[in-house]
Order: sequence, then C-alpha cells, then structure tokens
Amino acid sequence: MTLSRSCLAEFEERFQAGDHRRMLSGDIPAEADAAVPLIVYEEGKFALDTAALEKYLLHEDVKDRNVVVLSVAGAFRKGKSFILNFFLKYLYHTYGSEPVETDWMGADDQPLKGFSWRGGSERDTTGILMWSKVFLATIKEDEKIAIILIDTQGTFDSGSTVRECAIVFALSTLMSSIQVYNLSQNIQEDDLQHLQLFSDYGKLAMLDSGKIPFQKLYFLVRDWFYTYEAAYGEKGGQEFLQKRLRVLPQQVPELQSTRRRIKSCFSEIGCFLMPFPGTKVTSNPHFDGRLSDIDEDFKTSLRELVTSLLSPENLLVKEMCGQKIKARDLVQYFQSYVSAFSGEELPEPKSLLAATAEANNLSAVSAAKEIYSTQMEEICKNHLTAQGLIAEHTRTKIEALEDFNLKRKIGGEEFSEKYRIKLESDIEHMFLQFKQHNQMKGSTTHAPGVALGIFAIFYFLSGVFSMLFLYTLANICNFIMCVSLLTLIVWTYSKCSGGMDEIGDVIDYISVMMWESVFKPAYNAALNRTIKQVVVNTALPLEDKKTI
Ligand SMILES: Nc1nc2c(ncn2[C@@H]2O[C@H](COP(=O)(O)OP(=O)(O)OP(=O)(O)O)[C@@H](O)[C@H]2O)c(=O)[nH]1
Ligand SMILES: [Mg+2]
Repeated sequence: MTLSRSCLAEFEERFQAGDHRRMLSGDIPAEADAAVPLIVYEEGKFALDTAALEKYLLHEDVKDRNVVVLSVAGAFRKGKSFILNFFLKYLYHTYGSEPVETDWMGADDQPLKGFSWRGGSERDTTGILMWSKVFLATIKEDEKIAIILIDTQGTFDSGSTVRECAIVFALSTLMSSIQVYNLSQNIQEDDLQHLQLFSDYGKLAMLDSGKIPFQKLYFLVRDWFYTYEAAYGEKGGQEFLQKRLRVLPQQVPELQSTRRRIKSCFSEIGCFLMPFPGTKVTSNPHFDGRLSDIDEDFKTSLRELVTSLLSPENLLVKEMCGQKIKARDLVQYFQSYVSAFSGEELPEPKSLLAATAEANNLSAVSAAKEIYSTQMEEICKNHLTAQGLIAEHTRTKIEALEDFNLKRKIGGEEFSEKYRIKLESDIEHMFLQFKQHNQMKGSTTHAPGVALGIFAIFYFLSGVFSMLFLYTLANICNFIMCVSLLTLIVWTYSKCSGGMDEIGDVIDYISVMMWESVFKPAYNAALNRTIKQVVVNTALPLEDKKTI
C-alpha cells in the first residue's frame, strides 16, 4: 500500500530541509507527522518524554501490535538522519494508506524532508527522536505489526561527554529490533568496543533466560571505497564483516572475547557497504537532498538497502530475551531503561538486566490486568447479585493470575513474586470499583419507595389509632415506622459505601417481593378504579351521572 500521487506531492512540498517539525502526509493528518523528541538531555541526565511516547504507542490502533523498531546510531555528521529520510519515503510508499504506482524514491528534483538533517561540521540531531507516524502492516499472513523509526544523536561530537554518547547508543540498541550502526569507510576496533556494554549484558541475560538478548545489528559502512576487496551491498558487506569479526589465534584475548561476545549477543549481524554519494552531497552547501544531485551508484545501493531492512518479508519484530514485544510493552521498557541510565555512572550490566526484568514483569502485570478488566467490564454490563459478582471475580482473577504465571519472566520466580503480589492487590482494587458500579446498577430497586410507602401508611394508621385511643396498635405502627426508616438507612449505607452488601441485597429482594405482591397490585387496582370512574363519567349523560 502506498501514498496517492497528490499525497506524495503534498508530502514533498510540506517539508523543508532541516525543519523536523514539518509534516508528512499519510493516513494521520499531515500536521500530525513530525520527529518527536523522546529522550532529551536535561540538567546532566537523560529524561524520557513519557507523554509523547504514550501518545503514539498507546494509541488504540497501535498498542496491541507487535513492534518493529528501526534505529540508526553511530558517529555524528555521517549522514544518519539523511538516510533515515529515505527509509521514511519507502515506509510511506509501502505502508501508507493509499496505493500508488510511482517509484518510492519520488521525483528527481524534490528536496529531502523528514528528520532534521544538514551539511556542515556542527552536530545536528540531539537526544533520541521518533517519527510520529507509526506505520501499520500485516506480515506473515496475519501478524499485525507497528513500525517505528528512531533517529539518534551522533556519538563523539564536541558538545557531549563520552557517557552521554554511550547512553544514546546503549538506549537505542536496547530499544530497537534493528540497530543500524552507521559507520564511515570501515569497521574499526573502537566501533566494536562500543558494543562492549552489550556483550557483558548479553552474557548475563543469556544466563538468565537462555535466549539471545538482541536481534539484528546492521553495520552500515558509508563511503566504501575498497570495492576491489568487497563489492557494494549486502553480499559484499557480509564477506567484509566475516573478516572483521573473525576470531584469530594470533589476536590478543581481549579482541577475541569482544568478538565472541558480540556474536553471542545478537541473533543476526549484518553489514552493508554503501558507495560514496558524490561530491554534491558532501561538499555543496546548497544541496537539499534532491535525487538528481546524488550519484547513481548510491541510489542503486539505497534501493537494495531499504528493501533488505524494511520490505515486509525482512521486517523484524522486537523481542526481548525471546519474547515478542507489543507497542504498549515498549513504553515500559523505555521507562525502565531510561531510569537505569539516570545515575552518574553507566549502569552495570547487572542493573541493565534488572531493568529488563522489571519492564518484563510490569508488562506481564499489565497484560493480566487487561484480561481481568476486559472480562469484568463485559460481565458487569448487567447487574449481578453480590454472590454472583464474587464468583465471576474469583474466576476472572484466577484466569488473569494464570496468564501472569504462564508467561516466561526474566529475573526468575523469586523476582516476579513481588509483581504477582502487586497484580493481586491491583485486581482486588479494581474489584472494589466493579462492586460499587454493580451496586449502583442494582440501586434501581424499589427499596426506597417501599420503605417510604410503609412509613407513610403506618404514620397515617398510627395517627388514626391514637385518635381512637388504641395506643397499643398505634405503638405497633410506630415500631414498624422505625423499622422501615432503619431499613432505609442501612440500604443507603450499603449502596453508597459498598459495605454490608449481603444485607443490601436482602433488602432489595424483600422490597421487590413487597412491591410485586402488595404495592403494585394495590397501585394497579387504584389506577383501574380511577380510570373506570373517568370513563363512566365521560360516557354517561348528565342525568344518569346524577343518579349514580
Ligand atoms: N560522506 C558522506 N556524506 C553523506 C552521506 N550521506 C549524507 N551525507 C552528508 O552528511 C551530512 C550530514 O548529514 P546528517 O544526516 O545530518 O548527518 P547525521 O549523522 O545525522 O549528523 P548528526 O545529527 O549531527 O549526528 C550532510 O551534508 C549530508 O549531505 C554519505 O553517505 N557520505
Ligand atoms: Mg542527525
């Protein structure tokens, strides 16, 4: 599915290079599409914009889908945002709302828009940004997925500390299912060192879950000049990568272990060799990203690159230690990881594992709560007796707890115990609300009317008996008045507070019986009599009326 011609033209026109607040067209109104800062650096630490994250990931159409998260990270000023904008073009074309026959790359003379990018030596992107349009697709016949694109602050720029760079790189790797590691000209040893934190974390995570913690790491080598060693594209990239990650006997043990661990951390490691895009791209200050200024070789490889990462058959759903992640789980993982990185020092691999375990358990809790609340909402559409409600609550609670227990949880049984307790207490809390709601529904009974009716009748009778000096009977009437008043008070208390619900139900039951067997027949009889009287009065001639 793709964008219509006019939508594409609108998309091209609405953007201006370097302005990440400009919009793209798609099925979300054009004004809504923009680069959204998710993680920003404030007062010495990274802060997560939870509201922004929730707005896009907890959207009704998105939250229950498995997610594909593609991020591009690496050194600053190396064309990361630039290439991401081609990914965007492809995504709008392939997963947009309307199909079009045009080429996804668009017209030759259109400036490149989307994530902010620009020439020059000063860094551009800061923090971690997400493209606000989440692309929806169905892959492998019926797996509904949401595709999220992430741009990151470049590493080693003059304005940030090593810690800051390491955090951006670590967070984006942790959160993505495909981490594109953007490098220039070669894969150097320090590029591999960047992956050190993950290799240690990966080792721990594997001990804990038995699964490979990360999915796809994709080295994207830009400005590849040595085509006589390896050809452009994925095939050449794989050959080159094998050479770079080979463990050789003559290597020092440190280099050997880095390579071994990196390989064991990612379930798939790919590499793509990109040609130099041409001098207009790198040196012309007025270059605006138009295709006509880019070398043919680059464009040809770009087509191959984009398909190998983003075509439906190559999309990779985010997993965490072997479990697929839904969009709403991703919110939890973002929160836990950002807080793990909030200290002065980089977190130990151990605390990263704890953050993963926390997010994993919390998302199992929220899935179980969702089961409970969805089922109870359905059940409580009709009013239930107190016992009926308790029975349904117990059944649904067991089902929700079973769902939690059956999920494989990182951190082990002992770690997940406190989350199970939290789940139980949250469910009990929800139950109180359902109970109150149910009682409010049941409050359409005749209890207040019957109690007040009895009170009024016996008040009248008490007066009459008193006038006839029948004090014993008057006192009996007074007693019945007190009982009806007391019953009304107990009933009101039960309905408003949710307490003494069984007594409340008994009162409801008795009042319905009394209404049906005494008040309603009496009321109907009185009504019939009145109607008869009216009919007779209007039907008979004046003289006859006088005789009646
Ligand atoms: N040499 C080279 N330059 C490129 C390539 N692709 C884009 N550029 C240029 O690199 C410059 C920086 O592009 P950006 O996309 O802003 O780079 P970035 O990596 O996002 O930069 P930061 O956000 O500062 O980290 C622009 O002038 C691009 O035209 C490439 O493959 N090779
Ligand atoms: Mg950038």
